[in-house]
Amino acid sequence: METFQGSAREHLLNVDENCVVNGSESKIQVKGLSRSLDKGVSILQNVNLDIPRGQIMGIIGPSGSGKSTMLRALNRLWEPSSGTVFLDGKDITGLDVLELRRKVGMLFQLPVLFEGTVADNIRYGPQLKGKKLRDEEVYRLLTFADLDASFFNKPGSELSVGQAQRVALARTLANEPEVLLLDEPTSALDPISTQNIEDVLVKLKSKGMTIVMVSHSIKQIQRIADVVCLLVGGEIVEVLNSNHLSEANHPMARRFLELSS
Ligand SMILES: Nc1ncnc2c1ncn2[C@@H]1O[C@H](COP(=O)(O)OP(=O)(O)OP(=O)(O)O)[C@@H](O)[C@H]1O
Repeated sequence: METFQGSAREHLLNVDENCVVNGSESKIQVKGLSRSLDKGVSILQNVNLDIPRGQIMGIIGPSGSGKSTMLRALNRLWEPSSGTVFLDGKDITGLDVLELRRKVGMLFQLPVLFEGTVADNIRYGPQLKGKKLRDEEVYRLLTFADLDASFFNKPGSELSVGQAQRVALARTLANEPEVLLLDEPTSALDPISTQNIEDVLVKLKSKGMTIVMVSHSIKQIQRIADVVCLLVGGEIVEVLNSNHLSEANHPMARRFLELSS
C-alpha cells in the first residue's frame, strides 16, 4: 500500500523539524511502530506520529484499521513487533509499566467498575500506591466528572452506563495522569451523557492534559479535537487540523469522511 506519511506531515499546520505541532511540543512520539500477528498478518505498519502536548488528538478510520491497536501501544497494553513509543522523549519500555499506566490513563468503550461503591472505585488507584484519598478529594473528582455528591456511596453496579463511564473517568483521574487515552468512550452513551464527557475532556485539556481519542463520530472529532489522525489499513494516511478535515487527500480517507458525515 502506498504510504502517505509525507503528505500527512505537510497537512499538519505549523509542524517543524523539532516536532512542534500547532505550536505545541510532542508529548508522545511514535516511531516506526509495527505489529504483526503470528500468522504474519500485519495490523500496523511503520506508524510515525507526534501527539501534541496539551491538545486533543482524534484517531479516526474504518473498522479494523488499527485504531485501538495503536492506542493500546501507547501504554503498553501490547508490545510492538518493532518501533518505539516515547513519552516526554523517554522510551516507554524503560518505565515501570504500572507507573506508565498511571501517567497514561485509559478509558474504554464500556466502563467496568470494581465491586463496591463509587468512592471505593475512585480511591482504588491511589490506594494501590498506599495513599488514601480524603472524602473531599473524592467529592472534587466526582464534581469534576460532572457527578453530584449523592453518587459517593452508590454501589457501582447500580449505575447507568453513562454514569459508570463518568465514574471510570474520575477513577482514572484519581491517578493524576498526564495523558488520557480514550477508546470510543461515548459510543454507548446518549447525547446528554456524551456531551457531559466531552465537556470534561475540554476542561481537562484546558488544564494541560494531552488526550488521544478514538472515535467513529466525525462530528465529535470536529467538536473537541484539535488534530485528527486518519488510519487506513494499519497506516497513517493523514494528520490534519480538525477544522481542515475536508482537505483530506487520501482517496480512502475522503470516502470514509464522506460516508461518515
Ligand atoms: N489479538 C488479536 N488477534 C487477531 N487479530 C487481531 C487482534 N487484535 C486486533 N486484531 C485485528 O487487527 C485489526 C485492527 O484491529 P483494531 O481493533 O485495532 O481496529 P479498529 O480500527 O480499532 O477497529 P474498530 O473501529 O472496529 O474498533 C483488525 O483486523 C482486527 O481483527
